[in-house]
Formats: sequence, structure tokens, C-alpha cells
Amino acid sequence: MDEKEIKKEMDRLISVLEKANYQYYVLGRPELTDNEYDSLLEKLKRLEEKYPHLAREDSPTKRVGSDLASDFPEVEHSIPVLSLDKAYSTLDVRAWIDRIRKTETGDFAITAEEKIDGISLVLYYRNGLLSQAVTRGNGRKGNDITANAKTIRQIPLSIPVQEEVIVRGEVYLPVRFFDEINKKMEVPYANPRNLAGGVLRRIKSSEVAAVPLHFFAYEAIFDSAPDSYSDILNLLREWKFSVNDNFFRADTSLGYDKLFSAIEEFIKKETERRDYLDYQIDGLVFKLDSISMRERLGHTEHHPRWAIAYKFEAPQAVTELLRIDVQVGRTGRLTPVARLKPVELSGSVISNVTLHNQDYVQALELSPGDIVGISKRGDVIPAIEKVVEKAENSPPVWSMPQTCPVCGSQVEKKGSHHFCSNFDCPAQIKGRLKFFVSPRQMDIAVLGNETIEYLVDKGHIKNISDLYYFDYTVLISEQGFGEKKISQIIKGIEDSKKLPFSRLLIALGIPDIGPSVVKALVDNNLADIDELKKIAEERDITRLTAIEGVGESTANQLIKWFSDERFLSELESLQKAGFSLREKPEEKKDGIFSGQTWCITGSFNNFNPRSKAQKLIEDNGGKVTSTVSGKTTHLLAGESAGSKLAKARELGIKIVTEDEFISMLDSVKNSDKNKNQQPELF
Ligand SMILES: NC(=O)c1ccc[n+]([C@@H]2O[C@H](COP(=O)([O-])OP(=O)(O)OC[C@H]3O[C@@H](n4cnc5c(N)ncnc54)[C@H](O)[C@@H]3O)[C@@H](O)[C@H]2O)c1
Ligand SMILES: [Zn+2]
Repeated sequence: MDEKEIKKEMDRLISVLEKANYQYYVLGRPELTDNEYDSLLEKLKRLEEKYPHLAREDSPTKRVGSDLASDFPEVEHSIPVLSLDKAYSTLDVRAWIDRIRKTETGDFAITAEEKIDGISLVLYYRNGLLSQAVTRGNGRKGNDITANAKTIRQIPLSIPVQEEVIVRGEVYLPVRFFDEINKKMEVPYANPRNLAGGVLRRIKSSEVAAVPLHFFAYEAIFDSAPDSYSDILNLLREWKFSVNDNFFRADTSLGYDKLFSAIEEFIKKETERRDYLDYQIDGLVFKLDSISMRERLGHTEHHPRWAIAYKFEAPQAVTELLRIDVQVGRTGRLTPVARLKPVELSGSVISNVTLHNQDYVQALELSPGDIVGISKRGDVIPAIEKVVEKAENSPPVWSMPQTCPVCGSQVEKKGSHHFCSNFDCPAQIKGRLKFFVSPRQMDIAVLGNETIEYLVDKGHIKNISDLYYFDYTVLISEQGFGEKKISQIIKGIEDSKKLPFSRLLIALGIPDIGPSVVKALVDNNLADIDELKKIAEERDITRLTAIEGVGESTANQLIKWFSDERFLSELESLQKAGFSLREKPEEKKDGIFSGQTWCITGSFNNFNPRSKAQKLIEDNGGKVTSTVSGKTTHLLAGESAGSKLAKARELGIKIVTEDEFISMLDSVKNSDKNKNQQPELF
């Protein structure tokens, strides 16, 4: 496309989106689905990013979709009433947190709540009374619908504060009323949201009062507001607003992994809960808890930088399935992969999508040539959702080959997967080696995929142990292998030998034997080659299943592998190369905090991030949890500690200040000194 055509396409998108905005916001009768709308908006956004000089000032990407109607007086908002930035996956949420981290040092709390699919309303309270209720409008100006809003019972007409308070929230119609009320409408509405929007703009308040509209409050903006969103929500509750209780709060001091698994859990819980709620939600809203941080981050013309909406449904794209290839993995598993005609979806070009296994292909009734709908639902990984249009003279549903596409060996079906039966299949060899050297395993970065492929194709390496016996210096004359690279490989190989047996065992990639099983073996003193061989010889399955976390099939795998001659001789070679094949459980840390459960709150001068304090407690035998409960024995309270401190006081938990904590640690330092050793505390 030349620029003229691109400009034309952008103009076309803008006029389609503007019409859709009017139908959606003002008439409450959209003709596009939200997915279609979002896809078009994404498309326009991408074009504007690529051709910024063609972007129009009045583009719908730059402003809030307007719901201004001519029947009501227009009022200027005293704050910008914005839209929200969108996330379609937890990775998008992660990227948002990363952006905040770039400017904000130290830990911060994130909250999440349901994104009510209703009508945005801004309430202005002055001298303790509801003085104006204004729609979002175009973000700067809205319609004054005060009389109508006053008919909604969840909107208090007065609040116990004199200064100006702006309350934001969502008007919605509970789902249980929708059908019955909709039946009485001249032209029925498609959903409760549209009905609520239509009713709220009725001229006669008595007509509005006849419909049981509800209101959830979610922000309050006023000069003396507390610095925490959670505290503000509690104030709103005290003022008799209806505040949604499905709420999540977590702190970055948890560490990234824990924070994200908590976020994922909340998303999962809400995705399930969604269908049982009496109001519709179209996503979740993640926000920063700290109001002062929010102010520092500010907003764009379109959305605040301190919040992001996670949407349950991702936009879809439609494209053609060109063919289905089969990949063979390290365990021999055959995975069908769809090759698509490249298509853009939420900002990335998609041309390959996994199809998992034959059952999956069967369920979709896929065959090459089909036109398919793909989405990135709740995940970054795109998936084929459905066949939109069958191929002409459609071939039968695609099926798995009978032989391995790499080595030609017979294919076996186990459960819902197919496997190449040949352990020496080049694809399996390469897969095992790539897994072995990968960052989470032996972490030998110089041995990248290409190098592994080369070494296997040249016949230099076949088994994992070969990595430790091959003379890499002979590669010097070969392309791509300089002296530097070779010495890096040798160093990586040498370093890896120092890793404990547990790491080696996981890296060998035995099916089912992952980190948790291996940890259980270590903890039970069974990460020992002789022990494992003995158990395998005696087929002592109960010895293994007695361990928590080891089931029968895992136990059988272990027995199978530790009686396999070939595997054992591999291990022997690795041992001769320098690996240790036994590992003792880590001694339980004993120390001044043994038997204690600590919780940490507030901010500190010496422990930034807070995880530093957490580590010190754990290193000295204590446990750290994120909430104060009956089990908590100590609360480490830094500056501006909030609700946790109050709760700890209530429960009579010992409260420790930063200075007291340091002197507790000092006492260990001193007593250790007497033992002639001085551990690093800070
Ligand atoms: N089908 C169509 O033709 C059409 C047209 C226009 C817009 N739309 C839909 O509307 C969406 C964009 O609309 P938008 O900009 O009005 O809204 P948005 O999706 O950008 O979300 C912002 C709004 O979320 C609301 N909200 C609900 N719960 C909230 C909470 N707990 N915290 C904070 N805010 C909360 C607020 O009213 C806020 O104004 C699009 O993604 C599209 O799906 C559809
Ligand atoms: Zn094969």
C-alpha cells in the first residue's frame, strides 16, 4: 500500500469507529460486537504507530469515546474522566508493572477489581450533598443527569464530609431484572448495559425510577483523601456507598513470581466467578494502590498510566490455514503446528499456532485450506478458536502421520499424544540436548540451538554425556567457531559440572521428573544414585510413593529409568566427567527466629526492597507471610505502616520496629563473632 491508500484506510477506520461510538454510547444500540470494535481500533492504533505523520488529531484512539447527548445540559468535568488502557494477557499486565518500575523505585501495592460493564458516572458532592451527577461524556464535558441519578438507591444523597468529593462509579442493571424489563421495551436491548444506558438518558426521572438501576462506587477524589486506594474504598463503604467486595491486593515485595501467581490466581477465580454474578463484567481493572504514585505517573489523553483493564475476551483475527506440519520434541512427542497465512492480531503478526494433538485437530475438524478464527484469549499464545469457513472441496479432517516425519520410525499413541518410538531419532536427540543446556537447566548459553543442531548433524555429539568428552578445540577450523567461542563452551561445560545432582536430574528430562519431584527426593534423602538404583532393582515402589508429591506413575518412571542400562551408563559417564550423583537435604536453618512467623509492613531505610528483610528472617530460621493472622507472631513495622499494624495491635502481636530488628540481628552477629565467624548480615 502506498501512503495515499494507507491514509484512506485510516480515514475509513475512523469513520466506522465514530459511527460505532455513537451507536454504542449514545443510542445504546451497537451494530458491531465489542470484539469487532476492538479489532478495528487496534488496527487503527497500529497504523498510527507505524505512520505517525498520517495520524489524525481527532482520531478515536486519542480520546475517550463520547456519550454526549443533546437532551441534557453539558457540564465541564473538574477532573479528566478517561478510558482505560487494555491488556489481553497476564503478560500485558506484567509489562504494565514493568513500565511503572522504570520510574518508581521501591515496592508498591497493586489492586485488582471487577470491570463492571455498565455506564460510567461521576458524582460531585459539595458541602456534604450530592450536587451533580454527570456522565463521562467525551472525558472533558459530560451530561448533567442529576435528577435521574438520584433515583438510584445505592447513590447516597449526602456524605459526612464538607470538602468537594468526586466519586466515580458504574451504573448497572442487575442481570436478574433484565429479561423482564426488556420485554416491556418498545425495541428490546441486546444486554443489561445497553438497557441501563438507555434508561439513564430518559428525560422523565419517573421512568428511570421504575427501573432498578444499581451503582458500584470505585474512586473518590478529594484533597484530604488517604494515600491508599484500599483505604479510600473503605471510606466509601463508611459513607454508605455500595463497593464491590471482589477485590485483590498484593505487594511487589512478595517478589515477582509470587506476585504473578497471585495475579493469575485472581484472574482465574474471576473468570470462573464471572458467570455467576448478578451483574456483567467484561474484565478486571488493575490499579496502583498509592494515590501519590498515581499522581506522579499521570495520564495520557486517553487513559491513566496507573491503571490497566484486563479484558476477558481478546479480539479475534481471521486467516487461512495453509498446512499442518508436525514437530518432534525431546520426548518424541509429535505436535501438529498450524502454518497460517500471516495475520496481525493485537499488535503482533501470527503465522504459526500449535494444535497440541490429534484430538484437538479433530475437535476443530480442521483441514488445510480452511478459513479459521484465531484469538489470544486470556493468554499471549494465540490459538485457533474455530473454523469460520470450510475449504472448498474440503479434504477430510487432517490426521497424524503413521511414521515419524524426522526419522521414519513407527509412531505410537499413548493417551492423547503420538510419539516417535526411536530414542535415537535426531529430533529427540536435539530436543534433549537443547533442553539440557537451556537457561533453567545447565544454563550453558553459548550452546544455542544452532550450535546444538550443528554438533548433532556433524555427528560430534549424540548423548548428553558426549558434551563432556568431546574435544571442542577440533572445531577451530570450522565456520562459526572462533577461539573465543570455543573457550566459552569449555568454560560453560566445566561450570555446569559443579551443579548439584538435583539440577542434573531435572536437566536430563525424564518425563514427569520435574523440580518438585526432585526436591521431594532430595528432602527425603533419596537423591543418591546408589539408593535410587537399589530401589529400582528391588522395584520398591512403596518406598517412593510414601513420599509426599510422588505418585504411582512418577514412581514407575523412576524405577524404569534407574533400571535402564543405557541411562545408568550415561549417569556413570557424567559422574566420571565430574558430576556428583548425590545430594543431601539442606539443613534446616536454625536461628533466633526459629518457630516464629513474621509479617512485614511499611517502608524501611535499610531494607529496600523489603525482600531483604524477608531473607534475613528466613536465614535466621523464621517464616514470613504476607498477611497478619492468628498465626503471626511478629510484625516488622516500618514507616507509614497501615492496616496490618492496626490488625497486629488488635491481635496483640509483637510489633518490632526497624531499629529493634537491627539490634536483634546484631545480637546474632556478635554471638557468631565469638564463634570466630562473622556472617554478612547486610
Ligand atoms: N460495539 C461497539 O460498537 C462499541 C463501540 C464503542 C465502544 N465499545 C466497547 O467499549 C470499550 C471501550 O469503552 P470505554 O472507553 O467506554 O471503556 P473502557 O473499556 O476503556 O473502560 C473504561 C471504563 O471502565 C469503567 N469501569 C468499570 N468498572 C471499573 C472499575 N472497577 N474501575 C475503573 N473503571 C471501571 C469506567 O466507567 C471507565 O470509564 C471497547 O473496548 C469496546 O469493547 C464497543
Ligand atoms: Zn523420530
